[in-house]
Amino acid sequence: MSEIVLDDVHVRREGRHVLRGVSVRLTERRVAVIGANGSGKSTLARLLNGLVTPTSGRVLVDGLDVRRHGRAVRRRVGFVFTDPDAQIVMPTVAEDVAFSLRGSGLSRAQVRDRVAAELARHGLADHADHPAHLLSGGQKQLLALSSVLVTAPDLVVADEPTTLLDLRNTRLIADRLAALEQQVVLVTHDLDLVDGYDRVLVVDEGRVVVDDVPAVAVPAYRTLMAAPVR
Ligand SMILES: Nc1ncnc2c1ncn2[C@@H]1O[C@H](COP(=O)(O)OP(=O)(O)OP(=O)(O)O)[C@@H](O)[C@H]1O
Repeated sequence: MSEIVLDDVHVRREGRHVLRGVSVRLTERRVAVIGANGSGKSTLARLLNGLVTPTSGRVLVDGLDVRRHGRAVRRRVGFVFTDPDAQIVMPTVAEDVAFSLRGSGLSRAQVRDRVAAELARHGLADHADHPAHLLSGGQKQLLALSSVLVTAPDLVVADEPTTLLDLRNTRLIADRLAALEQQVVLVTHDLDLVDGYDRVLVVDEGRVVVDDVPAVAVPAYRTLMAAPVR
């Protein structure tokens, strides 16, 4: 597993304090991040591969400072977005997965084999030459996941990857994430998804206010959400 360290991380965006002194060390295989809309979850997730840089404090992945070693960190950290359309860049399914391997130094044949294996793993082999935009929402998210996994990252960060999906596809993506060998950091509003996770961070107003196993963190989050809005 990777070691992810956030050391007194503050993020300000346009004068707003989005994260306010987050310090955590994450080494568990399955980590979930839950919390209200606008609490700072996506910002926290995006710090892990340098999509967002801290205003102050440090983010380290396996000892590498994300600010200084962005490229090396991005090779280790795959990121799955909420909307797969934002992530799918090439016309066909196979081309999209192959695009992730550009600059990898692999031969054409090696790329073809890796892409085929990845698509087969996710039940997309029959769609290899289909236009990516014709896939269903669930298939698109599987494609986005394939394009991330083909690079063999050590860590997969997924920011609400099921929000746009129906119940069946939500289950499908949740099961795929659960089955990954890799370490996963999952941001979600779907509390069913965090069952079986090793650790759940509850983010509220830019701070980690609960950090515990699901059986403790999820009820604490429900209680927090039931409290009157300040
Ligand atoms: N680039 C930005 N510029 C200005 N404000 C931003 C920016 N990015 C995020 N914010 C603000 O920071 C706060 C936290 O945003 P973030 O997307 O991290 O929340 P979230 O917990 O993921 O929310 P949601 O559950 O709605 O996706 C929000 O109030 C948001 O408006």
